[in-house]
Amino acid sequence: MYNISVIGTGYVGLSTGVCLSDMGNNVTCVDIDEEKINKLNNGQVPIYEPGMEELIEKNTNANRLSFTTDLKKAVKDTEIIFMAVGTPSNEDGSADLSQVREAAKTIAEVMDDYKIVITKSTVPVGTNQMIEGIIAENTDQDYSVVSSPEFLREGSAVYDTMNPDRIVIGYRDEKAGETIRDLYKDFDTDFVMTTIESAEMIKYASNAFLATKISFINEMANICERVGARVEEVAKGMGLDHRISDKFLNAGIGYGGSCFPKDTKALINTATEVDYDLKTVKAAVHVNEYQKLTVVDKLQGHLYDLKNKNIGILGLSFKPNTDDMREAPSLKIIPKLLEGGANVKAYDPVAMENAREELPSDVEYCSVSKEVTEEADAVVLLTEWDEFFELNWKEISQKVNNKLVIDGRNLLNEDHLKDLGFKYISVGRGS
Ligand SMILES: NC(=O)C1=CN([C@@H]2O[C@H](COP(=O)(O)OP(=O)(O)OC[C@H]3O[C@@H](n4cnc5c(N)ncnc54)[C@H](O)[C@@H]3O)[C@@H](O)[C@H]2O)C=CC1
Ligand SMILES: O=C(O)[C@H]1O[C@H](OP(=O)(O)OP(=O)(O)OC[C@H]2O[C@@H](n3ccc(=O)[nH]c3=O)[C@H](O)[C@@H]2O)[C@H](O)[C@@H](O)[C@@H]1O
Repeated sequence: MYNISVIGTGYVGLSTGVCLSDMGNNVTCVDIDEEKINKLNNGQVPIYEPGMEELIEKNTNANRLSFTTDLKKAVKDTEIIFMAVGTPSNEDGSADLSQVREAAKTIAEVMDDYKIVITKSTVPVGTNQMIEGIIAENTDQDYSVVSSPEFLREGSAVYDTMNPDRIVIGYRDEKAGETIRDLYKDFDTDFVMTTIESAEMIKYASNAFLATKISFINEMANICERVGARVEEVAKGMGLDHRISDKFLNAGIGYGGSCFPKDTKALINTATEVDYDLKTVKAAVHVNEYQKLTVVDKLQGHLYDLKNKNIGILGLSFKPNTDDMREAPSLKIIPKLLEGGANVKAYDPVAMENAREELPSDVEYCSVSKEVTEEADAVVLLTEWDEFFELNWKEISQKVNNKLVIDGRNLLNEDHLKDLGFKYISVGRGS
């Protein structure tokens, strides 16, 4: 059992803190955002993550988990300090490390003893060395810096934290590396004990590879549409080869979220800094931007003119089971529809509140999903929430103006919709 503090209570910090407390450690989670901490202290979870609320309740009741804005109090008496602050993109695509620098300085200023500072934030190679420097400048205490990047996915953050495919531990100080290895001793998974620089690089290489895999299958889908093949069958046939694997081969309208877009750009930036032209990842980013707008092209192809057309949008978040709108394809697609003169009605089970802050004010939000389909000239599915599969499409078919469905995620039952007389357009299914 360890005494731990976690700096930053976003998706990663909160999941890390909550899961480490559930493993029996004493954990204090810290954030500079008072509203977040107040919510957490009142048992509310500031993000939508299945299973999180129950674990917070269980572990706060067991007095193993607490939340505070007082970093000094949190760091005192803890031997391990996790850093899980944000690393968003700068204008030029490089990683904005201001939160990391600030957190490292504050940690150093309040250190009262030897500490292990472990970086969970996704940071470019060289950042942990920079953290070591910042801490050295601001304290006389001994410390070790460890890099342990995070691989959880939003929407399954608790499950992924508890069941990681691997735990990467980058260290210089052997004892600190072993302590973090011991912290995770109950995990039945592979451990990668490596250098700090390799650990930093593993995270970017993994995200860039996954993003490239998605862009690759999306391009195969675009070809399939033109040559009369079906992308899911192609993906299945490819995926049976263990070297390829069937994971992350779902064609659609491109990747979004807080990480693939920013981490691919940050890796391209790192490469540029060392005079290397990272062609594969650049191509993946380029294809992804194109892929989002294929929905608009398909709509225009079938409606000819978007002006005064009623478009019903199902799903706004960048993927299901999250309210996260960061880099969601809907943020690119909906403004294009509005620019074309369309009337847009939208529904998402959990992301509408966040969407309102990001989308133009002329989007009309509906309280139930079937409402977006009423008098629609086209229904467009952007996020594959289960509840859209379960919609009563027979009833919907009687209320739409025009039986056209564009399924950007290949979620719906093609045969059923076609039997009901819909023109059903999906991704990568040529005829
Ligand atoms: N969201 C995800 O699924 C994953 C994110 N990551 C990486 O983890 C890092 C964190 O990501 P998220 O949790 O999504 O970020 P987030 O933006 O949701 O949360 C970061 C939190 O840190 C807090 N913070 C900033 N400076 C602080 C300071 N000086 N002291 C205390 N709190 C401070 C902010 O108020 C915010 O609540 C990023 O580097 C990201 O790339 C890695 C794997 C998965
Ligand atoms: O660094 C991060 O933040 C995280 O980024 C992703 O996690 P996340 O962004 O939460 O979500 P994913 O499930 O990976 O989906 C990302 C995007 O790719 C899209 N996607 C995913 C898979 C697929 O086959 N096709 C596809 O279009 C999704 O719709 C979504 O927009 C990675 O999967 C995590 O391992 C990583 O820790």
